[in-house]
Amino acid sequence: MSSSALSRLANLQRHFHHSEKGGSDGMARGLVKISPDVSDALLRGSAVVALESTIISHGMPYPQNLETAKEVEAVVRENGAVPATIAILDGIPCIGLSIEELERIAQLGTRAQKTARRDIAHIVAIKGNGATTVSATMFFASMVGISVFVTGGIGGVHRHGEHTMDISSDLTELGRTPVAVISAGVKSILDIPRTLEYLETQGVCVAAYKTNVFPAFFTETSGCKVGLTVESNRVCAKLRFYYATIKLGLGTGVLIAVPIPKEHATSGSLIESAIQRALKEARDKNITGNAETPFLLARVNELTGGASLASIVITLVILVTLELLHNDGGAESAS
Ligand SMILES: O=c1[nH]cc([C@@H]2O[C@H](COP(=O)(O)O)[C@@H](O)[C@H]2O)c(=O)[nH]1
Repeated sequence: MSSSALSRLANLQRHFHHSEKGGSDGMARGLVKISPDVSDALLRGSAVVALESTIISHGMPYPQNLETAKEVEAVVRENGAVPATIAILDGIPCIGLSIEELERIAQLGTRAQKTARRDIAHIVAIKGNGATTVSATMFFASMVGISVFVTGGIGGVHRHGEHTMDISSDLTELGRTPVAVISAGVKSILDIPRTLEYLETQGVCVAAYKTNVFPAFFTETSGCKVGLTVESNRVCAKLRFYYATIKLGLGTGVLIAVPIPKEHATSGSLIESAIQRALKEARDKNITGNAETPFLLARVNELTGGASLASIVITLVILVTLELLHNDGGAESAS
């Protein structure tokens, strides 16, 4: 990442921080531990990219999860930004983890509590260990002034959600927290058309990278259209819509989805069949609620070795994010 790109992101972060943070921010900040790296980068106003930890604890087995987490952080660093993996350890929300802390969350695996927004207070109160989902990670990123968050797949409306009301709090978080979430879309374990409808209801602008169709993580397309296409090298491409969201004080996040590259599409289709099988098993075993996503993801990984493809996809999403930031002039208008 060039120094001008870094300073653009820095401008954005400063703007974000000043315009969105109220007087209670200082107080809230005192309740979290920010790693020296992240703290230094935020003070200097340099680029910080938030990363979630549920993907480490519940997304893959140990030690593959640790290796992936380290690789993902390394990709962010190699591109000139500072990674801020977020987790709650012994009741303390940590923004940016040391190698030991990363190792700890990876070893805890599913013994760490999957922590969405509604679980944060409980985990803090019992001094527990929580792996943050997209909603909780967005909450903490926003609290300390980190504006960009990269992840694999976000949660959404579950299949049969029209009966169960099982809708991930990731979607309501996107409607209330002004962070740019960049992901490989939504896995087809979920009801993607309803997920996009629900994001519209929440007022969330959804964009896709170099395409007008929303990707489904393992496959390039979900068949659903999005209203906005971003590209790094076109004038309309840039992240301007996100900066406009911040400047106007809309208060919502934005979602940018990056499709899997063509060369991985075949293995993606194989994984799709495993997803169908895992969905049936979840129904047969009556696995619902917040246990459903981890069950489906673990089962798909077991059936296919999907975890290695997942880590390739996440790395790609990070590279695209940094490329978008690198080529983007829009942040200047946010400063
Ligand atoms: O493809 C994925 N979807 C979802 C998750 C995780 O699951 C959470 C959503 O869970 P739920 O559906 O219970 O809200 C996400 O925020 C994320 O942490 C994931 O790792 N990979």
